[in-house]
Amino acid sequence: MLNQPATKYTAFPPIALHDRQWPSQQITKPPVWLSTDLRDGNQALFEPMSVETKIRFFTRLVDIGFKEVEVGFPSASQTDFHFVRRLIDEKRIPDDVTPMVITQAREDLIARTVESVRGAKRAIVHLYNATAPVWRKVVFNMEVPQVMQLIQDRVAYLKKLTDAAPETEWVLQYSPETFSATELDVALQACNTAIEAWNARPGRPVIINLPTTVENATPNVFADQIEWMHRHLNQREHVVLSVHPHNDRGTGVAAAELAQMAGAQRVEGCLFGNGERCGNVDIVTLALNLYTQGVHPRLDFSDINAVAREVEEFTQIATHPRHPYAGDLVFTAFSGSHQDAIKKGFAAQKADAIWEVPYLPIDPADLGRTYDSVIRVNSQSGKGGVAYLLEKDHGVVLPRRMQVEFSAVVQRHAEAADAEVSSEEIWKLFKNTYLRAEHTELTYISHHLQEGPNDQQIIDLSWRWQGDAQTRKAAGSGPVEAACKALGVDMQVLSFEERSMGSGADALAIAIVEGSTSGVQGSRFGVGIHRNTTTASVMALISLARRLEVSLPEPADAKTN
Ligand SMILES: CC(=O)SCCNC(=O)CCNC(=O)[C@H](O)C(C)(C)COP(=O)(O)OP(=O)(O)OC[C@H]1O[C@@H](n2cnc3c(N)ncnc32)[C@H](O)[C@@H]1OP(=O)(O)O
Ligand SMILES: CC(C)C(=O)C(=O)O
Repeated sequence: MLNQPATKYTAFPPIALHDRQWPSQQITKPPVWLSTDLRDGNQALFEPMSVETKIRFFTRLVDIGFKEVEVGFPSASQTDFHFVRRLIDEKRIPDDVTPMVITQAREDLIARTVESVRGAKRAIVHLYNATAPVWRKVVFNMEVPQVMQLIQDRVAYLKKLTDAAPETEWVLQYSPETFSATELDVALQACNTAIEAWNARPGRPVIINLPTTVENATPNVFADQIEWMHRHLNQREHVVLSVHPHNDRGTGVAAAELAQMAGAQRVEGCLFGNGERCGNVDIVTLALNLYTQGVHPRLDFSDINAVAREVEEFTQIATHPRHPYAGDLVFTAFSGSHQDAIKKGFAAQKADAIWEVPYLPIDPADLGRTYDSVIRVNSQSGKGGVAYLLEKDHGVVLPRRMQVEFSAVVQRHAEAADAEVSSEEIWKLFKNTYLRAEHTELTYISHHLQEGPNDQQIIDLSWRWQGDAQTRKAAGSGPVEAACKALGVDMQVLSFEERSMGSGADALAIAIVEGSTSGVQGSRFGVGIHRNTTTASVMALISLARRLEVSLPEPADAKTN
């Protein structure tokens, strides 16, 4: 890195638009979307797409809802020419979808481009030339008047060719390539030259497409440039004002959004931000940003995973796991406080109310994603995530203090494993902690319960401890108290709850009992799961005694089997 970048780089100057209106505008409707996945996206791939792949991609774009698709650069490659012809000859373009073909402003290339879409119901021909000072000087060796002459001549040539083929409804798209780096008066002159040469008028609209070919300033500068053009363009009512942002500074989405606030009616981009260098603007993100503001984008991403997998197959480029809306990890929360808030948010969210689940800007279900992936557990996670997974996957609702106790078990495991803990592993840990015992430990064998005098319950309880089976009889006001007395341990039951796990004939009961004993700080929990509710509660008591590591009295006065 240079210590003095100012000796090598210079800031793009601000635009003198002091009465700018865009900062207080809101986007209230979707723009016209144009997908350039098959052109700008395709030209940025290691391996350009085959005709068959392009056909599949085109079909997917139409299914998503694009009404305008840039299908290629037919004068540049036989593959593109052949693909465009197949779309038309095989009648693969629905009536409400318009193909667009791009060409440099050169006569031979324009003629070939028009040829490629001959016979289409409607077609946009996209003509471009770079207008920024460096390109004028270094690439074209042209002064401004010569650049204007080039536009005038080539648009007129295109008009002549298309006028001769009236069976197609022709639309001109003119792009001053490198617009964002071009002096505004030069860019305006270029666009107005194209508008006049095309003879834009009612029924003969023109698309003026303003790119950040290379992003060169903060997005507010681009918004100023767009608002200035929006105010100054000739025949504005017959012009569809379009933008084509790239993402060199990582602000392509912001540039496209601010540009719409500044007057842009149409946006060109690629799915998941594919495209030259750092990509074209990401249309998925733009569309779903709109959706989360309550504006339907008129693009269907209700199965975002399917779209992502297919685009990965077409482009051979993986979607980043943190990609907005589509990344594998964007609906996961590892950190405890986030999990806690999400869990509470899901519980509080009413089906027909405005979405307000903390940390989740969109309902994953709206993208065809399930809640399964929302919460994942690692050593940064707290009780909320563990409790959520146990409840969702196993129907086990932990009392709050038990969430704290059990999440410490999971955290120890996560730290030791130095990895994420799956829901399956959490369940295994739960069973190991509360339900399973080593053969030397205290385990439940059976019980028999009968009514005693004064509403008492008399239990005959059998257990195994240190390998020996024992049975003892005792009475209590309920099975839990009777079982506690039968065990003859120093243990106080502090709370008890029982619920069903699942429903129908196969439903199990889960009993959770909290208790304490002298010498052990605080309380611990025991769990019993059984088809019979009383058996579950007695098993929970034995689980608690095991967890408290209470000493059982010598088997002297127990009936030993
Ligand atoms: C910003 C963008 O992404 S725009 C799209 C960019 N995509 C591509 O360029 C890929 C497709 N292009 C190609 O494959 C080739 O450029 C072709 C087939 C179209 C043309 O190839 P060639 O005839 O060999 O020309 P080449 O690519 O070298 O173009 C350079 C010439 O075109 C001129 N030129 C470049 N762009 C334009 C333009 N938009 N309008 C007019 N002339 C142009 C240059 O000044 C140069 O002229 P010169 O040879 O007199 O100096
Ligand atoms: C031709 C134009 C619109 C382009 O692709 C760009 O500037 O990135």
